[in-house]
Amino acid sequence: MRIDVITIFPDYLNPLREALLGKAIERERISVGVHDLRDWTHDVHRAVDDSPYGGGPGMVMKPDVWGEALDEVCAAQEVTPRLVVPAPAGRPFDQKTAVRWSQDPWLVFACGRYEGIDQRVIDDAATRMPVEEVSIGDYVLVGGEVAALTMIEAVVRLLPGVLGNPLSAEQDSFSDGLLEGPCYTRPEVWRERPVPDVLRSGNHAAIARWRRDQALERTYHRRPELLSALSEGDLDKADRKQ
Ligand SMILES: COC(=O)c1ccnc(N)c1
Repeated sequence: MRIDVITIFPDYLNPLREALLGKAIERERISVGVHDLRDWTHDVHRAVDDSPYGGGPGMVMKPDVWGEALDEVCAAQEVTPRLVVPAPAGRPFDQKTAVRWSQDPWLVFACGRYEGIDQRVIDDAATRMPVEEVSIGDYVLVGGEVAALTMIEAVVRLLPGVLGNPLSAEQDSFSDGLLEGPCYTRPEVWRERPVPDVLRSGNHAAIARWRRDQALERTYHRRPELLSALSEGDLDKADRKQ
């Protein structure tokens, strides 16, 4: 997978070079390009924003600068990129989106700041490639870079050979529509709190049932709406997976 990020703060994307993601780059599971939007400015001030038409607070990112940047970064290759625009007004990003995008050969993230990017940039790009405006939650950030990092990590961890144990991705929260239950490791008793007996019983069927029940209970208390979204068939699938 090829990933490109366009931003006015390239250093914000340095975490991509660390740990799991850094290893994915070293192992050539992904190639990452980070591009400074100001490279496509032509004025002495390297301006990337301007006042909003219609008035209102803040500034809007300029279409001409973004247009040139996307033309160059997304220049036609044998494959077409998916353009992702992190935005508070975007569709919610979730595990299903991460799984879907993990099948893509090329993702380009356009990180906006200020009040956002001139809408015509998105409308123009959509004539040449799939474009998705996506939110990582119901809150506003200063820029799209942190959201891009979040989404890139959620996607890249699903790629073959990135996680040490591929089962991790299959069994983590949301993979079967439920939240993951509690986990434990040594010591057996810590500050007078023992590990649940069932986990030390060696009875794999009982352990699987206990884990599923814990996942159902946690989902019921913390995210009941996820349960109502699950069909009977999904719940049976969750049952079989445990
Ligand atoms: C500037 O971008 C944001 O504020 C943003 C992006 C993605 N998700 C959000 N919840 C906010």
